Amino acid sequence: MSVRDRVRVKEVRTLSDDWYVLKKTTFDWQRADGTWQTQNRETYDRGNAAVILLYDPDRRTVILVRQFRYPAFVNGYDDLLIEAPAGLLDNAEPEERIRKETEEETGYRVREVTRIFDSFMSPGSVTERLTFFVARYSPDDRITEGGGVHDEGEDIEVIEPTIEAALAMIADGRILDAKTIMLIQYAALHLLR
Ligand SMILES: Nc1nc2c(ncn2[C@@H]2O[C@H](COP(=O)(O)OP(=O)(O)O[C@H]3O[C@H](CO)[C@@H](O)[C@H](O)[C@@H]3O)[C@@H](O)[C@H]2O)c(=O)[nH]1
Ligand SMILES: [Mg+2]
Repeated sequence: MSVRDRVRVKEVRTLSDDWYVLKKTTFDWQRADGTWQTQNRETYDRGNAAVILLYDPDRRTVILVRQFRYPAFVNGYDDLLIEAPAGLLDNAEPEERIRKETEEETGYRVREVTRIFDSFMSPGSVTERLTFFVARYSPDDRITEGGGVHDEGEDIEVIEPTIEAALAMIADGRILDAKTIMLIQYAALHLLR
């Protein structure tokens, strides 16, 4: 049986439709014991996204970005957030988007990429499905300074820690973005052992 047979959507209300879309949905869910139960759930839809870890096997380094994230700040985080370069798909294909986004944010031209997995990052309320990539890079691949798109408010700094330094930054709390932690751990397990 597909899950579709256990959900009956009764009402969808748009609560906010400004930059992204927040909806409130009332549906009936058929529980494991066969009974139906009415539930309400809010969903925040900002589309899907892609993220990448560039790694240099010769120097054992990775490329990360630092930027101001208001949602983290308003939740008490008083520093720039360290992340792997990422961007929303805007209905494009994940590989096409991550190439463009990485060049914009970091200045590195992306070579051949490997898609490693997808993940829902906050499935209780956010619809976003994130596609993860890794790719090798070398210092010669840097073609601009990067920094993001000024007119969109992006003000992005590029850092290049070794894998050991990046793992230490997770351990001591300097890196606390989920997608970034997943990618650094993947690199430590599979790419830069
Ligand atoms: N005006 C305005 N601009 C916004 C708003 N929200 C986001 N933006 C702008 O929209 C752009 C989105 O940038 P992307 O690089 O495409 O996306 P991202 O925010 O980096 O997304 C990545 O990080 C998120 C947070 O970790 C992830 O959720 C997402 O999956 C992805 O990895 C940025 O220029 C950002 O400033 C808003 O409410 N108003
Ligand atoms: Mg981004």
